[in-house]
Amino acid sequence: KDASTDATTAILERYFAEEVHPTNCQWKVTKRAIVSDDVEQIRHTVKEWTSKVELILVSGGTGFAESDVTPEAIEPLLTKKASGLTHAMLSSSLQITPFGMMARPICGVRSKSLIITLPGSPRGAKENLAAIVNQLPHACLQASGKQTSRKLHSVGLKALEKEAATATEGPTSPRREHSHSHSHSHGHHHHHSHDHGHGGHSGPVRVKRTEPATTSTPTGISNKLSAPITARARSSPYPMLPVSQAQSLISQHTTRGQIISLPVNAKLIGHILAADITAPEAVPSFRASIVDGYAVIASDGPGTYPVVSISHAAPSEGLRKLQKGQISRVTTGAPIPDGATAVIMVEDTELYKVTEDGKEELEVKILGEATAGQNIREVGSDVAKGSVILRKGVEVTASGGEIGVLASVGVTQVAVYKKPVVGVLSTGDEVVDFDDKKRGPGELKMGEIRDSNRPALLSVIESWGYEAVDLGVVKDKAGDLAATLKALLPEVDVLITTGGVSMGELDLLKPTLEQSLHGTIHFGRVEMKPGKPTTFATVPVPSEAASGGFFSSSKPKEEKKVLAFALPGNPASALVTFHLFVLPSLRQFSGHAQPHLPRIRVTVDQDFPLDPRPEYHRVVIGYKSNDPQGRLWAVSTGGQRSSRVASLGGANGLLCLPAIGKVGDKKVKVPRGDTCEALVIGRLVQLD
Ligand SMILES: Nc1nc2c(c(=O)[nH]1)N[C@H]1C(S)=C(S)[C@@H](COP(=O)(O)OP(=O)(O)OC[C@H]3O[C@@H](n4cnc5c(N)ncnc54)[C@H](O)[C@@H]3O)O[C@H]1N2
Ligand code: MOO
Ligand SMILES: [Mg+2]
Repeated sequence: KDASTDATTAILERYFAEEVHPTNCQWKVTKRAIVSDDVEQIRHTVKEWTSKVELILVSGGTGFAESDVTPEAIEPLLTKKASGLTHAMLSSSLQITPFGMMARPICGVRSKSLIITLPGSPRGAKENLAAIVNQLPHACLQASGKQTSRKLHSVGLKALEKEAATATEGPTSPRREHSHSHSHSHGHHHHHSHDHGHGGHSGPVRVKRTEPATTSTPTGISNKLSAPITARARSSPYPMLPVSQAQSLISQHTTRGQIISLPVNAKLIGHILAADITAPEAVPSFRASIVDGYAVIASDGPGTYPVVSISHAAPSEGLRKLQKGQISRVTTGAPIPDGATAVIMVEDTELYKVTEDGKEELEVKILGEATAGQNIREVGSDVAKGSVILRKGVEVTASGGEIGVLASVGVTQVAVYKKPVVGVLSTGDEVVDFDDKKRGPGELKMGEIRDSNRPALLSVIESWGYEAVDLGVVKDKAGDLAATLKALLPEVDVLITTGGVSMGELDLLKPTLEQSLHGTIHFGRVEMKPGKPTTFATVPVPSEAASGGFFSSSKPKEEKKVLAFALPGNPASALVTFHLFVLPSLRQFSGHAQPHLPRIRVTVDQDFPLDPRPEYHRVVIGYKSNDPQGRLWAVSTGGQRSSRVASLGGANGLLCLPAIGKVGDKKVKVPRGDTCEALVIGRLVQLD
């Protein structure tokens, strides 16, 4: 009816008048009008303004009601339709509310003006405008025909000209724009060029990012650490990647550790050999007996023979050569005299004659035939000298086999890939040490929780054979977090933090990694349950070799890239994402050719309902003695809520449940008896 009840115009005006506008443009509002829901009135006003202003915004009348006629009024006036702008507004609305479906915006060019219709509600109008505002300078330049002349006289477009001339993307452009490409890095100093690729103009506008990345949208939304809560994004700007894509990004950024030489001992277990290893000597290095018995000349055959020598498994000076018709008593592993061609087990002989004192054998009866070579380990028959005993890429396992073979040929030192050093940091004002002396059982203050993530992660990391460094707990305070990380990062190759990665105002990990540490976030959300906000970044850090040291200033500064995994704070989420993302990276770093955990097919022992997100359901996998088919079965560990760390108690597998069936495929559960894939995270068990 009149300006006093019109909230939308005021909001839009204020929006354009904001001091630091994301488009870096000074917009000037020169005309305002309120007209009724009347096709003719709307057309009349728009026609009158055409060519006099660069941009015409029409709010209201875009719904389904009988009186909603704005699109019908505008459409015939347009010489060019701008369906791209319409699309951007609709898709942005739909991310906020399904009511977005009920808007019918229309945009386009008439003469030299760009015309945009917006919803009538102040909030809807502002959100829709926010979705396209960054493109408006460029769009208006083209529509007004001023783009190629580069001579802009209109006061309102002065800044646009500047923008087009410097062709610099402001620090505040929305990250969402880039979300189609995950490999785009938004790190500090990263120059990012981006073709707008609009048809019909002389050359693509080059857009470069020269400022540290911040996530912001035209409504003043900002992820800047200094920004107030009112400026936070209300939906995550990070695209939700499928697990496989997240894993492959991690793999791309994980480099193998350097080659180091290590002594052969228990600490070698879990390392991957960086070179073939050849045997410097033969095993056995002498002809040795396999049994306790008598060395014979096989061709002598059964009969009674004098025992002319004795050979024990002990260092010896060398035995007299065995002559035809003689035998020698030998023990298992003892050297065999020259001339002997077989060993007969003591069980296949009889004592025939003894010495006078009755303490020694003189003659022994050989009962059976012997074949040449019987019960003799020839020189080098286990390991030939110079042969390859272990190949590059082989893991020194906890079975002991590799350590044994290395030791057997006297190898004392081997070349392996360095394993990563992994730091674990908990974040959160509410987090206290689980064994805090001041907080006995039942003595937690309201809001406090015991840190379960750190001890759990430190233990699982060590159990997989990696060096884990306890980095403690840090408060949800931007400065504290940044300072702590800066101080600790040089000590580690891989950083794991838990907490502070989702949408809360104290979820500081993402902005801290980017803005304070100049890291590059490769992904910030994954389509999975649990673990949705899992974040992976690489952070440049002066390497230990380069930092410190008296002469270091004269050397060129070396840099290493720390792999930073910011895992969700929820305990089950943290542990599941550790197994899915961190562990494969640690294994790849260590030189494993197959860094991922084994995937096997299991039969489910109960119905497993499906979730909208692909789910990693914690299960116990094992055999049942009464199953004639010998299948592997999966049994749930119970409640799967992300906060329930007990869901990992006893779990040796993660059942990989697909997302709930979409249209067409209405699958809502994996029924008992069906098979499903599972990741093996522990040892298989007997279920009954
Ligand atoms: N508005 C939204 N809220 C949340 C979303 C979302 O998408 N939109 N995602 C939810 C999901 S999914 C998860 S997972 C969590 C992730 O939370 P954060 O990583 O930000 O972690 P915090 O908020 O710091 O803590 C979450 C939870 O975990 C407890 N916690 C934290 N650290 C520890 C620790 N060391 N030991 C044990 N427990 C810990 C903490 O007290 C909280 O209860 O966000 C959802 N929210
Ligand atoms: O993804 Mo969150 O990890 O479900 O709880
Ligand atoms: Mg949070």
